[in-house]
Amino acid sequence: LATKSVLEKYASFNPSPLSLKKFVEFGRMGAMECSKEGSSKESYAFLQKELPVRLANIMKEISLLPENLLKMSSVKLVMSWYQQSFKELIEFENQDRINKNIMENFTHTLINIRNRHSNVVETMAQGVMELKENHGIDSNTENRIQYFLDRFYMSRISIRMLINQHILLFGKKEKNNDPRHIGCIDPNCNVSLVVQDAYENARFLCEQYYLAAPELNIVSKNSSVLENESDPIQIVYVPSHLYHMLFELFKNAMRATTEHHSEEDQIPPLNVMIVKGQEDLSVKISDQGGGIPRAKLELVFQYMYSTAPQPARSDIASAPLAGYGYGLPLSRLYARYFQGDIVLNSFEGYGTDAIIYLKVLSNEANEMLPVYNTTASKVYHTDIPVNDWSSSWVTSHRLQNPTPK
Ligand SMILES: N#Cc1c[nH]c2ncccc12
Repeated sequence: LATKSVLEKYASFNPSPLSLKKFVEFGRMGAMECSKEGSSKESYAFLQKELPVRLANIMKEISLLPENLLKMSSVKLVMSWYQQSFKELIEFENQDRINKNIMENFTHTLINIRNRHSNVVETMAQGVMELKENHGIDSNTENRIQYFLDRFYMSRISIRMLINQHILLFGKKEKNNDPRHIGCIDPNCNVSLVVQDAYENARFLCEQYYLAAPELNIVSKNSSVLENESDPIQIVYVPSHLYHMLFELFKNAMRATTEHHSEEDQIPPLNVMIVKGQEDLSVKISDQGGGIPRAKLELVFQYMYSTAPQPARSDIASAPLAGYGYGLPLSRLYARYFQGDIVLNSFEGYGTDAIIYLKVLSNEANEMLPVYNTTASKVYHTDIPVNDWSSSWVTSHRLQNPTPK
């Protein structure tokens, strides 16, 4: 009962978003011997409150899930991980005299929490699958689950970012750490190099399965007024996030291209364009994979659509590029986490442009964090309008009950 009231207390605070600029400035202080101890204590003081606040906010939302989903054993297991982690973190409450021992304990606790939650995505997907197999799901439930999972996984991305930064900056030094990086952030992330790395790895999988893979053409245009047109395009970003997005988009583009041209000797290349403007850094991957109809485009971002029941999964799970899984919705969350986005523009019958948008200015790259409040809670208690186009527009000649004017 005590933990419950503490949960209410922390859930009553809004999460505090940090910008990439703030992460870098703070990390640079932590990297200097003269200010390392002060920074580690400042990081501890911030996280000791911010992590329970972010956990409590999302735990309150989990409890609002459709009760059939809450009954799934996998969802109960995930909830138990969150409760245990919350309990461990509030042990540090009111530890006023911060000493070396408390700091080491805290870092160990963060490592334990990171490990405990390593399989949350797969376990939640298992819960969604169990629900699909045991209960019918109406479109309202599906919309609620989509709304929740976007917020739940965004919250998880943000909590893991905070934990990783503290462990990398103040935990035991790892060997293969790039000294120029600030924790998991590269202040000069060379976008073209990450594009090539993601392409090579996706190509390896594609050739293994399809015995062929499209070539890659890259065009770069640096339009930043602060730089020369020929300067390499760099950005303050988390390379692992950018890699995750690109790897996913390349896998889908390669699968579409090789399957659409399976009868031909030559398969058309993937054309990548990287443009740095004043506000946006855009990476477009254009393929000639036949495209996807507009009516189906939103489906590839739907968790429910991507959660095929287990038996159907086995025959395609062997295909490394199989299905869409959660890769696209999660990739879009990584892009949106620091105010970017992922957009798919498809030309059915020809191919698809997949575009990653990122913020050029690190002070504009603020964390996008879900906040548990009455607005959020209302979504779980009212039927979400699927979209108002269907209810207030006549789009077909089907006989419809005349709507009163
Ligand atoms: N992401 C992505 C995609 C990139 N090309 C595609 N073609 C059909 C369906 C999805 C995709």
